[in-house]
Amino acid sequence: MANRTPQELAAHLKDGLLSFPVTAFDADLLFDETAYREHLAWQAGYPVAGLFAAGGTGEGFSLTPEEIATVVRVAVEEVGSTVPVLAPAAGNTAQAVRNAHDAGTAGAEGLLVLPPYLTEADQLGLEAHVSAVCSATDLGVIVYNRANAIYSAETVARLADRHANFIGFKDGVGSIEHLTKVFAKNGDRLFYLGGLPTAETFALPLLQLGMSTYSSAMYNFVPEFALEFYRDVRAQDRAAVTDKLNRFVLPYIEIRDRVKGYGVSIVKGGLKAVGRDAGSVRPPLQDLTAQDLADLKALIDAHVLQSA
Ligand SMILES: O=C([O-])C(=O)C[C@H](O)[C@@H](O)C(=O)[O-]
Repeated sequence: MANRTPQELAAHLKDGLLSFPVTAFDADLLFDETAYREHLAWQAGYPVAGLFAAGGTGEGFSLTPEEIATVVRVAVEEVGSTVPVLAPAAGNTAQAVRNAHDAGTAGAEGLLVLPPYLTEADQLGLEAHVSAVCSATDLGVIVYNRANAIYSAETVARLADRHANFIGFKDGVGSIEHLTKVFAKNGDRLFYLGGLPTAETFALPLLQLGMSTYSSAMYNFVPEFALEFYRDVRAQDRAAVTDKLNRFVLPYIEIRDRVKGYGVSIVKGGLKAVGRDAGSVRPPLQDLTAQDLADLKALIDAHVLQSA
């Protein structure tokens, strides 16, 4: 636990698939620690490079700061000795700093700074926000470029100059021009990870832009398939990647796009479909309808489990 320096953590994370586990809830939508521990133990049984607790797929945005602290602590206890656990730094600056302190206390190895809520934000404000988190911790810090938190190449460079523990840039926007600028300016000073919804969809082209890894939400329920996909991407095996896109990923995103917020709900649906129920999603998300779940199960049964 927390035995890697930020630089060692970056070197470790950049060459393996990254897991973003769901947070298990019981029938009252309360944190289900037993189910969560079981899920994490299963996830950590495969060779993933890092496990990001209470991230986007982990519904970090629907957890209280106390719940985030608990979820991260449980993740470190359960799997921290085999895989580095990273925690979210979410919400307003004070809350993100508090998350950072809690993560350090729990023994997490790194932080993912999620976009602040609601308000628009520009470069100086975003820089101050991330600086506050970096200054509050010795852990390695990754920013998530998405929604209202769009970091220019120059902002990223200033943060990298000022904070040795700023180690990574995660992208959830997919602007080729922006990514090219960020990579051209910052190069190997950082590592880069893809974080667009269903990141597999973009993994091969983004590799060329310097994104050597990505957050796999589908790893939650089809880990072998997700790892095989990652190996194909890193081998730049276009035929194998295209086959898997056609067989599973593209039909999967057709179901995902039926309802807003399904990007997370479909992952909990996938767990139900493979017999590893982690409960429902919290509002403002909604669960898959019975029909959508049946379609997902049929897709998994036909194209993933049989070929695994
Ligand atoms: O915080 C998160 O869960 C994400 O980064 C989003 C997903 O993991 C996304 O990359 C995906 O859906 O594969």
